[in-house]
Amino acid sequence: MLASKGAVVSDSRVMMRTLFSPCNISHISVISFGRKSSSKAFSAKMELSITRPDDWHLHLRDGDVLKTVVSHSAHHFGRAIVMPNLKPPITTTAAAVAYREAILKSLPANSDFSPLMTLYLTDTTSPLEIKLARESQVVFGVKLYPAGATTNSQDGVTDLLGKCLPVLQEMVEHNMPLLVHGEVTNPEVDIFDREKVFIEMVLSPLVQKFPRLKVVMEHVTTMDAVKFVESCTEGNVAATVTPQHLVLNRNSLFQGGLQPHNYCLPVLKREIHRQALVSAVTSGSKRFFLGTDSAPHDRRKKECSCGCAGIYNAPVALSAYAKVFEQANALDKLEAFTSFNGPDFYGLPRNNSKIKLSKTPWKVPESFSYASGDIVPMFAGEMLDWLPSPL
Ligand SMILES: NC(=O)N[C@@H](CC(=O)O)C(=O)O
Ligand SMILES: [Zn+2]
Ligand SMILES: [Zn+2]
Repeated sequence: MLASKGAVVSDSRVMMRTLFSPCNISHISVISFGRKSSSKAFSAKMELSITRPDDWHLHLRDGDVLKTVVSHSAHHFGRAIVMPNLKPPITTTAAAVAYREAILKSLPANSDFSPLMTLYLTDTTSPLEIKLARESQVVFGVKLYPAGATTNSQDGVTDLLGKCLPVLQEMVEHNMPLLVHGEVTNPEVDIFDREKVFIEMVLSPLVQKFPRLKVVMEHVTTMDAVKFVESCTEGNVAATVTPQHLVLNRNSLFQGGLQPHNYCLPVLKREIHRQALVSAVTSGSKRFFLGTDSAPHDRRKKECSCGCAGIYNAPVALSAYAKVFEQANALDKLEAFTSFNGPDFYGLPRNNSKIKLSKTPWKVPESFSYASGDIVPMFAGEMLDWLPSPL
């Protein structure tokens, strides 16, 4: 199952308490509880019904791949915070409105998926743009990419605390969250330490200078980030956590040969960091919520001599999260992480509809084709055992 391509989470443990004590599941209703026998031991079949989740960090791209990737997200999620790192980046409200229209046009028929747009912060973003963004009612955050930190970040910020103070002040006034790719770009800093150093050099001073600014530290990967977020005021600073950083550690980049489809930024870390992330999300803390960072790149841009960073996980994300919570004996905390903490932080209503997660084995496709290429998803070709479907 999740273990076959370097996943640390193993499938071997059976969570008896969760499976046989449905009362432990507080906000998840167990809607069916069948049993099927196997040759060695019987296993229980379980179905959970949870409020439809949202994805608070998603790359949908544009062009001919958009239709394929948005359909996967729309199948599972009610809303998604859509990242602005296109070429050229979405730096204005007008561009965000146009991008939103393109996403809506690409949705499958009858989908009520709602894209929540973001602006790409640059050294020259004006405070007026923040006012326009807030008034538009389609922009829900402003994304900080330190220049050079990740995919399409070359137009990002070179000196946040030197160049962006007026814009940050305007964001405080409009209660506009700052969404952060939290890594320094100094080439002298070891790539595995870039998040930790970013917290010390940028995030900590930022939060001290703007205590009322809402900040989401995106895709946290270290115990240092967990500690930082937990030390800040609840409701002001929160973090998203990806499936890959909960399931994989840095060994999986090299297991049996170089594994380009496990390469993302911030890069996977040591096992102790993965464990800290699992503890954080399964603790029930409101400061952590679902953000897949699903980041599709064409296979040719992953399987080459200078491959792009990004893991395409939209089709498997909910299965992976469910597995992590199951193995931590914390399925009762899953729904808050997937469906409550995010909207509560953003001040948005929780979704009304529900989805079902059934413990049914399913095989992840080897790849997804679109008009001009194909994308290899996380866990390609592997069997997973939590299957999401609309209810
Ligand atoms: N996470 C990644 O490795 N890549 C993302 C950018 C990002 O979220 O940093 C992408 O857009 O491809
Ligand atoms: Zn990022
Ligand atoms: Zn991202």
